[in-house]
Amino acid sequence: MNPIILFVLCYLSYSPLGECSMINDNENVLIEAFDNEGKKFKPDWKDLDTRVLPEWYDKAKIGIFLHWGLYSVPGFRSEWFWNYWSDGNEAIVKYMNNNYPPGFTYQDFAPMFKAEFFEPNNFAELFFKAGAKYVVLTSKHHEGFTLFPSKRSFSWNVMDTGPHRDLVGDLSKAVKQKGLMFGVYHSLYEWYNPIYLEDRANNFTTHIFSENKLWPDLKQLVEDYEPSVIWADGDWEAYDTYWKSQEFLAWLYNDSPVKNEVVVNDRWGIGLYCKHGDFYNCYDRYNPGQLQNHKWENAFTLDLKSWGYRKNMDFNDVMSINKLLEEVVTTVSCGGNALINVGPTKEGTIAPIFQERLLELGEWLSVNGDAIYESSPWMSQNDSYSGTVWYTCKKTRYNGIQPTAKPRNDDTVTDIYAVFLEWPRKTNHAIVLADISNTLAHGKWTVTLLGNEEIPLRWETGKNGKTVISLPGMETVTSRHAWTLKFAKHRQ
Ligand SMILES: C[C@@H]1O[C@@H](Oc2ccc([N+](=O)[O-])cc2)[C@@H](O)[C@H](O)[C@@H]1O
Repeated sequence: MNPIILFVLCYLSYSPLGECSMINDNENVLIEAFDNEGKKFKPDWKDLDTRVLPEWYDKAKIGIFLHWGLYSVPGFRSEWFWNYWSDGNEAIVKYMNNNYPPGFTYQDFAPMFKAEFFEPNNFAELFFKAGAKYVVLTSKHHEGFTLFPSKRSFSWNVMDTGPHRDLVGDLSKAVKQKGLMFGVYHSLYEWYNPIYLEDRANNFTTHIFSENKLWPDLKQLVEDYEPSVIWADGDWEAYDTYWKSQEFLAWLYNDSPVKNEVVVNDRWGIGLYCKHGDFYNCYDRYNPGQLQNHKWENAFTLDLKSWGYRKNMDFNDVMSINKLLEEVVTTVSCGGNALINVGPTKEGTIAPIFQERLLELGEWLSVNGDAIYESSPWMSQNDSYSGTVWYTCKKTRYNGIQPTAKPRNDDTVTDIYAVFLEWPRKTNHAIVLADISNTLAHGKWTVTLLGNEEIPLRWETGKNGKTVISLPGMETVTSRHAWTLKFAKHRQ
């Protein structure tokens, strides 16, 4: 298209439609809308899907997920405790018989959930030090107990019983004060809510629960705490038409106080996973290992066996720092965010082993963060020669429309990062890469290790098309796990 016509279009569309710009990129003039200002979304997926992803979310890359609720009191098996118990799960029945008085019900756990040591500022400080940019707390899990004073969850919320304290409110304040974004997980269904069960018995032809409980609760959450993430779950028994998901999202995107920055996942009814939503979770612990064409998030938990706190968690059940870094690096290379879960205790503390993992991650990010935050996927995601080397890059212009897209060509890339998860001991302090060779052949490049940028590394591309980069001694480098090569292009 003629650049002059494009310029006029761009100029005309400037104000109400948000930022608009032209970039000249190898003769291709491009117009990009960077926000949703002035847009009104209809309550149907086709229109909702046109929403531009708020940039903060793609840039953030690292979030913390918290599963906290009454299941933290028995701290056994998982956050599905009540459901498994109701189904007669042997281990749980035995645990209850051995440790609680006869006739004890799940409801009796509520007053035991005291959160007496909960210091929201300490939580926020820990997550900040871990290098997280957002925090997602369970405002309500499938048990229905709310961590905020829901006006429709009489005596089944943190204000009326247990801690007698608004946990969502207190944590959201602390997290925001630390400069992190705050989000809420919310289970659409409640296992044993009688009005939900009534709708279900009516084959979801009635909407008593979704209209009188779910919707008003979600609105209360949005209005009172202004969350930047709504992480829906527990949607799988009914279609979006029952939950009124499209109506809710249209309200959220058009009229709510968080319409500009809020992002939601893809769990809004049967059959929608990986199809609709600002970002996709697909299934739990989703990590496809290849580039995706839509923003996505890898939600996983440091306790490999449960999202909620478990008193009998074993050392071997905890994800190692190397595995954690592998999850983070592989996810970000493929355009995803990592949402790392821990389950706080009923006392309101986080197990020291989780704290240690998170702090180790933070330490790693303080050295290697340039390869992660605000990065984009590069041409290759992992090197075709060294499979455990994962790439990211920084682009000249941050692409707000399709953040998971590859750069159009190498000219739009400033820095390339190659994170290697294993130190190449065998090759005597040299790492061999294939996919970077072509790029290095054009222009001038400096290669360094993040954390040791004062030492430019020698590199050479052989006739076989492989680039060999000489590394300093492993003992002399700053990073202790997973090392990042930075390829910086010299500006002309
Ligand atoms: C984050 C987790 O989300 C759900 O579990 C799921 C939901 C969806 C899938 N899935 O689509 O594969 C798997 C587990 C919850 O049931 C679970 O307790 C936890 O909160």
